[in-house]
Parts: sequence; C-alpha cells; structure tokens
Amino acid sequence: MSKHIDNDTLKQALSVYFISGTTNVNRPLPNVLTEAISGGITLFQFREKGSGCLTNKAKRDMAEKLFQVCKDHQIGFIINDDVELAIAMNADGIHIGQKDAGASITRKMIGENMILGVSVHTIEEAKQAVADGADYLGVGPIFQTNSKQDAEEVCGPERIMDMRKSGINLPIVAIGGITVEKTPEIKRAGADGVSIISAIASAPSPSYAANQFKEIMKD
Ligand SMILES: Cc1ncc(COP(=O)(O)OP(=O)(O)O)c(N)n1
Ligand SMILES: Cc1ncsc1CCOP(=O)(O)O
Ligand SMILES: [Mg+2]
Repeated sequence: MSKHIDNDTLKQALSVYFISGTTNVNRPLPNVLTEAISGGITLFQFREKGSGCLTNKAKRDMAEKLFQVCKDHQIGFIINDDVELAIAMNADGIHIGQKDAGASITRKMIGENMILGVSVHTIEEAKQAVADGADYLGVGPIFQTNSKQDAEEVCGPERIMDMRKSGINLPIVAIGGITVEKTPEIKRAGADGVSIISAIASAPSPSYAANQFKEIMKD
C-alpha cells in the first residue's frame, strides 16, 4: 500500500484501524494481530511505547514480524512516532502527534510515497495538518481512554462534525475510548474510520471484536 492509492481506497483502509504495541496485549502481538486481521481490520499501527515496551533491536525485530503478518494479508502497516524506523523498514506509513516531529518536516523526510497520519485535537490543528501535507487525521480522544496517560481532554464526536462543517475534507479517523456500541455515532459524525486499541487488543476474541467493528463500518 502506498500514498498513490486514491482517496476512496485510503478511506476504506482507515475504516477499522487497529493500533497496538506489545504492552497492550497479554499474548504474543503477532498472534493477536493475525486474529484481528481474520476478523476484518483494515489497517494496523505499531505503537510501541510506555513502561516495559521493547526498544532498539527487539522493537525493530517485532516491527519486522508484524510487517510480515500485514504483508501476508495485504493490510497496511503504519508506525507510530518513530520516523526513522518507518523509513528504514519502508513501512506503508507513519503516524505522528502534536508533540512529535512536525508534520511538514516529517513529510519532507518520508517523501510523497508514504502515508502520513497526524493527530489533531482542534480545528486549527486540523487545518495546519492539512497544510503540512497530512494524508489523514486522527481526531481524539473522542471518549475517555485508559490507553494514553497524556491524552488531551475528551472532545466527543461533535469535534469531528465541527471539523467537517469547517471544510476539512481529509479522511478522518476517530480515536479514544471507541467501542462497538459507540461506533455508529462516530460514523454519523463524519469519520471515515475508527482507531481502536483496547476494544480489540483486550477483547476475549480480537477476531470477533474486529468483525463487529467491520460490520458497522461497512458501506
Ligand atoms: C490514528 C491515531 N490517531 C491518534 C494517535 C495519537 O497520536 P499522538 O497524539 O502522537 O499520541 P501517541 O499515540 O504517540 O501516544 C495515534 N497514535 N493514532
Ligand atoms: C493513542 C491515543 N490517542 C488518543 S486516545 C488514544 C488511545 C486509544 O486507545 P483506546 O482505544 O484503548 O481508548
Ligand atoms: Mg505520537
């Protein structure tokens, strides 16, 4: 997958976007990812951070394993934060936030052929990310989350509606506290996709959970 995919294909790829690192699961992450893919996730982000996370070679080795799982199933592989690793691996994309490397610098580093996702919380940040060359926006936290200690204030699905009203047309994924039950209102607010950590990573069956999200997000 590359940025040369058209906008509709990118939106489709963002529809059920699973995010995880090894500390979000209590089983081998490649197994959880394989199960989530069998249930219907459409994109994966490797987000290896926090206490006890893998670093250096161990992180890179895990990234290679996960990338191979994604390649085997034609699922896009996005790396969180680590631009150097994304470039070294020739990942499908990189996701950065407001506290990471700037979006326009990152776009220059990765070139045009890699997907750039940018986290935004406000309309101003969204407009800046568009100007800086983002391919999609991660808007949140929409609801309360236990998966990010330094999360901004909860903004609710209304923030997505407000961004759409203000003319932001870039693909948007919602993030933060997303559950199957809350997915219909996220979709109605104008998001192209849902980004999920715990509701898939901690589910008794990641495959079943992923399939429930897929059913709601289809068409
Ligand atoms: C799809 C998506 N949206 C938002 C985020 C959050 O990114 P960021 O604000 O940089 O926080 P960290 O994930 O790095 O803790 C994301 N990772 N993915
Ligand atoms: C990475 C991130 N950015 C904003 S909220 C969040 C965590 C989302 O995790 P969960 O789906 O478990 O609430
Ligand atoms: Mg980040």
